[in-house]
Amino acid sequence: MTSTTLKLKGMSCASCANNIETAIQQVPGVNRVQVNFATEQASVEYDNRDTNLEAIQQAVADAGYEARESELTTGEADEQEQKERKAQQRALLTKVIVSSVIGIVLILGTLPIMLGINIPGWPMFLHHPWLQLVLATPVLFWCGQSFYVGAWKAFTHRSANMNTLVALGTGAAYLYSIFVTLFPYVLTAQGLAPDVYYEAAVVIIALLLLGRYFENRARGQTSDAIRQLMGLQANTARVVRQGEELDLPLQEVVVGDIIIVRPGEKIPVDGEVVEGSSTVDESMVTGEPVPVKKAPGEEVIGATINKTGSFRFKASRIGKDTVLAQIVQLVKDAQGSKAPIQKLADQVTGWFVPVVIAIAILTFVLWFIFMGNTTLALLTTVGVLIIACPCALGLATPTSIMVGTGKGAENGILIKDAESLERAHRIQTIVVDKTGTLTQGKPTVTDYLTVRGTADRNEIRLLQMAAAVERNSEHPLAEAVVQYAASQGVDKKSLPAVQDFDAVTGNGVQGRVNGRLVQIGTDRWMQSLGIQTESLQSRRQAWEAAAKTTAWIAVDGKAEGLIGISDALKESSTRAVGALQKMGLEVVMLTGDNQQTAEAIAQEVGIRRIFAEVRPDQKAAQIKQLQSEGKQVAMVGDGINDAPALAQADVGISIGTGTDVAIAASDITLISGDLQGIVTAIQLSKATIANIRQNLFFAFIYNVAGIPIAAGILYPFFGWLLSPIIAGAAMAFSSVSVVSNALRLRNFSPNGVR
Ligand SMILES: Nc1ncnc2c1ncn2[C@@H]1O[C@H](COP(=O)(O)OP(=O)(O)OP(=O)(O)O)[C@@H](O)[C@H]1O
Ligand SMILES: [Cu+]
Ligand SMILES: [Mg+2]
Repeated sequence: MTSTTLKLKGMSCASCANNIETAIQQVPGVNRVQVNFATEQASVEYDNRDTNLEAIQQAVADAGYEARESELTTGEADEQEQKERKAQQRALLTKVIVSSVIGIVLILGTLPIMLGINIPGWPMFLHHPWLQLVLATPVLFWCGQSFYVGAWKAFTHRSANMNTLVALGTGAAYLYSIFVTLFPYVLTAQGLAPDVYYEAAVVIIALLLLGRYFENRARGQTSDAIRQLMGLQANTARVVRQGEELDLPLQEVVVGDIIIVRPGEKIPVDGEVVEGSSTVDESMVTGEPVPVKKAPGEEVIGATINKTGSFRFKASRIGKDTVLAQIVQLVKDAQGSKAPIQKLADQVTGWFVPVVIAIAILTFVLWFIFMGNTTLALLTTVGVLIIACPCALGLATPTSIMVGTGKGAENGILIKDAESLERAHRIQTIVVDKTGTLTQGKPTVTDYLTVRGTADRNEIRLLQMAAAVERNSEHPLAEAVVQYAASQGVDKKSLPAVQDFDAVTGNGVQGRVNGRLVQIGTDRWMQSLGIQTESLQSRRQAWEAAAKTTAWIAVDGKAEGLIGISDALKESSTRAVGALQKMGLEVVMLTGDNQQTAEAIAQEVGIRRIFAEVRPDQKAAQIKQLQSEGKQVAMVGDGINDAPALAQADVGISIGTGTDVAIAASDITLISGDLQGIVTAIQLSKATIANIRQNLFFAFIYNVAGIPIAAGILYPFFGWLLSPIIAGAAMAFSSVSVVSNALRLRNFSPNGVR
């Protein structure tokens, strides 16, 4: 299975997106396709044994559009897009001006007649039908060219889109007017006024172009977040090569380069500090406002800003591997994805154009047959065709998603796709992992006792054996034990060899040291092994009540020592848990640690429901259990051993450790470890969904209320008729209003439920 993203060209509205989607879907071997009208992208998943890219591109071409594969880097593609957009906008603006000027002239010509008064000295020659014809023609065929070309293309591919509606609407007004201009007596013979409607056609085109101009401009801003992120990149790096300091452009930096960073400078790429120390402002990438201390051995992220110190670091990731580049890619992918809420709108747009054409024909027939009024029949028909375009509907969801995901990135929240963003607003229960999520995940041994008491000569020997075994374990607790042993004088370099090492999931570790079986782990495990642990039970309980994790050290089936390990809470935990609860969410703690320790921690942060002593492989089952209570469950974890649980949850939220943004397995990634990010993510989801609902409402209202009014439903009662010009204005600004409303989301800020 191959998946790829194609850049699309030639779409004019959401029904075009629909047409392309159908066209690609019909290529045998295509598994899944999503066309996004707002980003003008198609993401396609296909089996490369059955089809290839050319076949897919051909299918798009056959449907009357163009699909290109982008080989450019994000930065280059964006630059090119910007350039193209600018050129397009300039061309559009010229057409807007020409059509508007002619439109105004034509309106001036008909004004006295429209108002039914005689204005002395008014340039009445402007009303001459032949002059109007001469003025209107270039507007239709030059300014409005794209509508007619698009409509024709769609027609030859036996489909229809927004262009079809506009071309039919303005074309009908224009052709009718030409007929009247050539044969006015046909109408006068029937006692009808030989009125022409050139100005309607011209003004509609002018308005639609103006609307498109504003829409494009606003749409350019929906991807601001990406541009801002890329703008964070430094341009040069001061690299040490062969003892010389060189200022190199970023592209020339290679992995392994030693780079010098001075106070106030931007860190050019990702790497590890090798010399010197400083504090670094990482807020632009992690959203974490407090500067972070950096010392040798610690990782720095490209695009973050060095504060006071100066240091050297070794480049470890460059180009598209850097954290920043990955963030940009993630946000781009998310912006191009489709939210489930859009499905309805998509279905509607699929049917829209043919239905509207049918309504338009019906309108004409009814007015003509029952009222015998060609003029009214024409005006209403044109009105229906013009007002009914579904383009606002196609923009309603994707524009909000673009702004929403971009806003997330700005706050250090990476959202995988539109669906995740949508689902987050429905969360009712949040399950948080204890270690590394609520706590800092940097456990340290605080207590150590042997069963024989403090006078034990074996104290250090026992610790040495424990460290020897733990050195083989990847568990954070193991690391703590090894560190502690070293601090007590155990030489890390000359630890005895270990045979038969085994990690017993959820319980501990074991191995043979000098022929003796060493087992380190939970009280529960010792019980199940039949190992007596009476002697230090009261200490164990006391430590656990103080929120410490405990582990026994047993040698050859006899408990010899007890370790107390503490892992401090993150500063943000208590506040974030409180904020989540205030939002009406239930917060549940999930941990493999023992009940007492879990309870003590829960108490501290204010969590009331806990699941303790849960083995890693049972965590997903616990989530399922909660889901079977009918809850929408989010799971927050560090994303490493919690992966199955994160996947099981309705929304999996992983806590990044600053540099590990590649945690694409989860739906949402909080780049900084701050739990407050969960609160922000949910608020953002709610704000985005509310915004989408407003947009859908706007878009539907224009069409649903507009069509009957344009068809003249109010005429029999109030004598109200929607002039085609008003219909054009409404239609043009429906898109603009939707995009502008989406842009309001840019004002989102994580508000203080603190
Ligand atoms: N390498 C180890 N050394 C000592 N004890 C261990 C080790 N591995 C596991 N344990 C014991 O087993 C318990 C459960 O471990 P597990 O990995 O399931 O959960 P955890 O990492 O402590 O907590 P959480 O589920 O919140 O991440 C630990 O609390 C600890 O007491
Ligand atoms: Cu449209
Ligand atoms: Mg764990």
